[in-house]
Amino acid sequence: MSDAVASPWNNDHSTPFVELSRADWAALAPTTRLPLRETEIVQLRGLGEPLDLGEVTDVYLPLSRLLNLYAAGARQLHRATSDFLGERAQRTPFVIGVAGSVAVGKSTIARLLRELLARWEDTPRVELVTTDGFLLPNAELTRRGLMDRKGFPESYDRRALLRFVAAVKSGAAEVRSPFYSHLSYDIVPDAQIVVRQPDILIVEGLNVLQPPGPGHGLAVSDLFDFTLYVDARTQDIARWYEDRFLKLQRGAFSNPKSYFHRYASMTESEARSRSREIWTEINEPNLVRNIRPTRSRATLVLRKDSNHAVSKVLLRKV
Ligand SMILES: Nc1ncnc2c1ncn2[C@@H]1O[C@H](COP(=O)(O)OP(=O)(O)O)[C@@H](O)[C@H]1O
Ligand SMILES: CC(C)(COP(=O)(O)O)[C@@H](O)C(=O)NCCC(=O)O
Repeated sequence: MSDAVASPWNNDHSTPFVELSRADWAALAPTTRLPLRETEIVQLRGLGEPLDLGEVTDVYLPLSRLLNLYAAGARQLHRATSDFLGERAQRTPFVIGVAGSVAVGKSTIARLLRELLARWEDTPRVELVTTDGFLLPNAELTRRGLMDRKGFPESYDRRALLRFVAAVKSGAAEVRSPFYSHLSYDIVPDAQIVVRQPDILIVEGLNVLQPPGPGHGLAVSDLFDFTLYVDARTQDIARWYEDRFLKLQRGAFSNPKSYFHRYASMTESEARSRSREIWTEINEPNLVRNIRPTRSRATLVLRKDSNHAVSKVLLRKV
């Protein structure tokens, strides 16, 4: 992989991953039937994402099969551990983390996995939460001088996120997550997402693979059963970010309630240069300093090409 990150694996030519080409990966689940129609796939696509039937069949269907196997394995292990302890096994959700840069397409992948996994008969209830709900409100970010660090690890209430996932994982009947609005660019004070004892919980966000900070016993990444890192070349992600910003400028930003409404009247070249500023000042440094260094902690890495198609899959073998 390019955009290399220092890790113990880079120095001795060994790697914790087995690397599969797209074709080899696609051949791994040949008998799994695609449970989604093209129209359903179109509805799951994020802005500017060219997801199609071929991509879902080749890449995401085998992935949903693998996740289904891991979830069944985790249930068995949980039962065996409960037997060992002489306890009655209580079913706990299988928790999946989805990490990667801003604009890499995590949300589309997380939404698609939710649909695919819910169609396996042993895991019909799949919930999805995004970590933006755990961003500190803008007033607090401003107080801490972090408004231009939104998305950096320190811009989140990490303890609240950890408590939320721990509560879902321990089987609590109902757990609530705060809600972040891209329209107002802030936490919505009275809105919440309610999670009720799912079979699978998907937690999607930039920083879900971060290790615990100094003096912290546990990070949310310690609670995941499986983690996915969505990877692509920095220059490709930068272009996707800019193209999406242009689409948003012509669409969502024209809403007077949008935090970015002031950008709606910009010319195309002004909008491009503003989006490049946001990318180079906030999102790229966050990718390079905080997000990409967590890639080697993932169970599985999806490597996207410049057209968003996955070209390689890396699966952790140790
Ligand atoms: N300013 C914005 N206004 C409205 N929607 C946005 C804005 N920025 C991002 N989004 C949407 O929020 C979701 C998450 O985006 P992002 O954090 O960049 O992750 P990713 O592109 O990896 O899914 C995407 O569906 C994206 O289209
Ligand atoms: C809301 C986000 C921090 C992503 O949050 P996540 O759900 O990944 O935790 C990101 O989409 C964002 O808005 N970043 C701020 C810089 C920008 O406007 O691009």
